[in-house]
Amino acid sequence: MGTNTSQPMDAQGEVDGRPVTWFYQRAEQGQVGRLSWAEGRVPSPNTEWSHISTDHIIAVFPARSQGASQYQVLYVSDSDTNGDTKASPIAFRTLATSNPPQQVIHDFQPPGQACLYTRMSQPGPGSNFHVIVSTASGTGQAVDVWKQLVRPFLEFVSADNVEQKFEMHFTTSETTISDLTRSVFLPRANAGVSQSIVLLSGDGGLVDIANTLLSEPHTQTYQKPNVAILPLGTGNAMANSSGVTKDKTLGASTLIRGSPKDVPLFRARFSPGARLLVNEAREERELTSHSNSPICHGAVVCSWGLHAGLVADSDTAHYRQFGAERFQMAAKEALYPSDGSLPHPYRGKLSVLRPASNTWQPIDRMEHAYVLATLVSHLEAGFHISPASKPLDGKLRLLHFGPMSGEEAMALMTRAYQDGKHVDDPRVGYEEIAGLRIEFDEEDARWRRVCVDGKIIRVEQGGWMEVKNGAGEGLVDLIAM
Ligand SMILES: Nc1ncnc2c1ncn2[C@@H]1O[C@H](COP(=O)(O)OP(=O)(O)OP(=O)(O)O)[C@@H](O)[C@H]1O
Repeated sequence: MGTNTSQPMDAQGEVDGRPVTWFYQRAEQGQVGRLSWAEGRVPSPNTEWSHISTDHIIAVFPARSQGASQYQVLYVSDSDTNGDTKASPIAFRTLATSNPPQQVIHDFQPPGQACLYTRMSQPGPGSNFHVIVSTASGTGQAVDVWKQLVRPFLEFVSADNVEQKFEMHFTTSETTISDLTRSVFLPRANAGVSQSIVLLSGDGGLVDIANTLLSEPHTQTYQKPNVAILPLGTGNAMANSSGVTKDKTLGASTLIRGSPKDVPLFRARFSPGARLLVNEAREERELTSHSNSPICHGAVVCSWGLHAGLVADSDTAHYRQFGAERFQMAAKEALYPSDGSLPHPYRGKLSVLRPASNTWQPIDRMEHAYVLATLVSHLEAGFHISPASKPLDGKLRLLHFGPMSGEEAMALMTRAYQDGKHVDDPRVGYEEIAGLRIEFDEEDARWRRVCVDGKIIRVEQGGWMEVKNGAGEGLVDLIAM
């Protein structure tokens, strides 16, 4: 316990019925705090203290049907994965306490109206509570995280058998989440049923739900579902940008203590020949069509150039096993082509629609290296792509720069890991926009691939793409703190 033992003790209480002395150090100014306890009432300098770091605490709950001073501390412990990339890095734990420090209760007790507990007990026809385990997201940890963390946690909170309380869904293909949304979530939302979805996946799961909810008209009774995301993908941009990954509980603390917030979306519209690439780009699929244009919606990012290229090239089973490192591996290949040439200059006309303007204004450059519009601040942990973006602020921001050498581009984008310093570089354009239009001028199909939230869409020769912000209002909520 070090110097802390000399500070005043916070309280005396019990752990598992044994008398203990508590000490609570709050998290402050980016420093992790600790809940500590020592056996007995009178700790000495030699007393051994046990600790739970505040970033491992999910919540502090009044114990059911026991005295007013009884609380359960729900927390996670780190697991030894032995290098198994599919193993959960944490496991669910509880600590039965009596009279814990008031400040811990204040900091970690779920708020009355907004918490998971209230959402679970909402009345309504049929089951309205779903858990989706996306088995192929990220490095494939979702199944074990379900077993080690989410299942015991939900069992504890609901005091019920999970299968009876929740509708469980394990993905078996890349269309499982869209199919489920079409057959279950959308009809129920249209029938006015409020639905809570716990999603163990990357950004893709949320985007599949949002796009499918938008694929058919809504009734007047439409009730927007809410989604709590447990970040088990590769980039987890949505979770990293909305505060879900601030602690080490893999989204469990947000699930129980967060409240619903509208997910902002943009809409991308394409020239008629645009197709979605699937199955490691071996197959093409039609996108949803609206007024004869293929469209899709995104909550995270729409890009062309280096970013889209590296997402596309690294979306293979081989690369996926490397987790987020796959982006950097593919980036190296794009920036330093094996034939020794410079990175590809992407040819096309860019125009932007600025907020409160009705006129598209061209960007004065026909060749580009990086063109990226985003609604979020982080594309992956530490990669601070848009430092001006605030959680779920609904502002679309454009970042772009022209061709440069591999070394220069690498040095520039590495500064995104230094708290977003890349945007201070005079070669980088960075501004809030209402829309972005690209008219592609590339012969080779490889350079006409764009990325919308991790999905890759290839536009036909001479084709175009137009992105407009502000498509998500009233559609779906994300649980955030
Ligand atoms: N059992 C499965 N078989 C095939 N595809 C699957 C299966 N389960 C999920 N998928 C697909 O795998 C992809 C996973 O995307 P998701 O965004 O969740 O993770 P990610 O791409 O690793 O992370 P991120 O988008 O955060 O970088 C989705 O396209 C999803 O539809």
